[in-house]
Amino acid sequence: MFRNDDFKAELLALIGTPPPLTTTTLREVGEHVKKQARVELPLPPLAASLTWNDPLWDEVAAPESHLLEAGEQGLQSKFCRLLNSAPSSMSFEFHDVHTAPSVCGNDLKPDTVMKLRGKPVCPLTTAAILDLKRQDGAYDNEKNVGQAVTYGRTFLQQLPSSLRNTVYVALTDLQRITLMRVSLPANGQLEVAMSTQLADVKSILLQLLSCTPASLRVQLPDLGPSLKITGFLGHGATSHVFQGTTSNGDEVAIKVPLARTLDHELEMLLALRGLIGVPSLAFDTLVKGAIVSTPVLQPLTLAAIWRGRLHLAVPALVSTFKEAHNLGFVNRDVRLSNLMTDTTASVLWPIDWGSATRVGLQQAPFEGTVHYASKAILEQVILEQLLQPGQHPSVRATPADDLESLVCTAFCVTHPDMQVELEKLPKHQLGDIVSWWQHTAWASRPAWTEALQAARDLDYTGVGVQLQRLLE
Ligand SMILES: Nc1ncnc2c1ncn2[C@@H]1O[C@H](COP(=O)(O)OP(=O)(O)OP(=O)(O)O)[C@@H](O)[C@H]1O
Repeated sequence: MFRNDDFKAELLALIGTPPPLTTTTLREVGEHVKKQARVELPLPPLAASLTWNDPLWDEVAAPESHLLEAGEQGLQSKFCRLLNSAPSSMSFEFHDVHTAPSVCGNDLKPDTVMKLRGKPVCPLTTAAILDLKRQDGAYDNEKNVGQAVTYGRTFLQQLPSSLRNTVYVALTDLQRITLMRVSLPANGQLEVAMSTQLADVKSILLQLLSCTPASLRVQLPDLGPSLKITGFLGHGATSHVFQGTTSNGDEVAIKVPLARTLDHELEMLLALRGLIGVPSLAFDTLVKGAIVSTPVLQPLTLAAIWRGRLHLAVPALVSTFKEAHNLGFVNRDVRLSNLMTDTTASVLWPIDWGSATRVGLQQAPFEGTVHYASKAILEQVILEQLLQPGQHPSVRATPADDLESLVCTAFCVTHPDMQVELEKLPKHQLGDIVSWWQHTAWASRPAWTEALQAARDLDYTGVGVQLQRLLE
């Protein structure tokens, strides 16, 4: 339990502060990238019919021009004017983002993006990032290259690599342009391919505009006319979750499946409809295969718990599980990434009911995440694997297993370093996971073992009271 308020304030400040990006860091990144050989980046050939006739191009691209970046006579405002005469027949358009939310997180703000025509500016609709630099001959120096690569990396970190792992970033003073293809594959190893300085900026921009959304993997799922996607919320093993609006203007979360249908999860949400903390369906059917629900939620972090005094919401959360159990369902996948909070931060929401099953079902295939599974479930899986090697293990899940996973989840949210340690344990080493909980997490923590025991005894009130105190 954290009693010292100064300590808490200090930690909150730390949690909220990202590591500073300095000019030195950017220069180092740029130096590293500029040491690599320059490459030719494939762009579609320039169609003769595609034109961007504007006398302003001759003015800004003239070798004798020495424009600064900002100001009324600067590059940025001239480029904004040029965008008015850009071709409008392509799938993409350039968009000045000085007044739009950034596509590179909260701290970085590039000048211009190339995004899907007519769609809102967000990472999902963005195919390329363009930064304009003053005409002093150094537009692609080490610092500027480092900055551009950092834009690309921060941009990609917001999207799962299954959705997008590449973005074009360009630096230009409108006399020359340097293109970079920044990739962040699933292994997390950043790759940057950089072109030489290319003359004829207008043609290169037209070539970029001629790319197809499919070739740049900028595609939003087709959800029909009743839904508009406005952002990306997160992803699980089997879905991408988008933020969107309905035709009534309601903000919704849209869960689009990747490899399985969401019929079962929809059925569960219909069965649990009306329980506090269970997402409400905006439509009672799947919309082009997707579940559309409200509200749009926030990740559950220690900072969110402390700021929102969310320990007070724990008894209601335990009641949500109790009522679901009384209706005959066990969740089977209680873990940190499946618990969220709302913007008013007064309710805790178990979001994912896709693994839920009927209480008392004798044997059901094991679902959920081994790291947060109860000891009883893990022991059943270990035994099944011994008896029937190579088969998908079947287990009998009970309401007490949900409560134990909830205690494990609460432990991890209050001990982020230990959560990292736990999730590093290989998924197939079930014995190691059982032993980690027993010897590392629960040992010498009597208040936590009390909560654990209450969970195993299916003592809902005891779990609620104990976890409320432990999260305070
Ligand atoms: N209502 C919501 N509001 C905001 N973000 C959400 C919402 N629902 C889901 N998310 C985000 O999407 C992520 C994946 O959601 P969810 O757990 O439902 O997907 P999943 O594919 O079933 O996951 P897994 O199969 O790995 O259990 C969540 O961790 C969260 O970041």
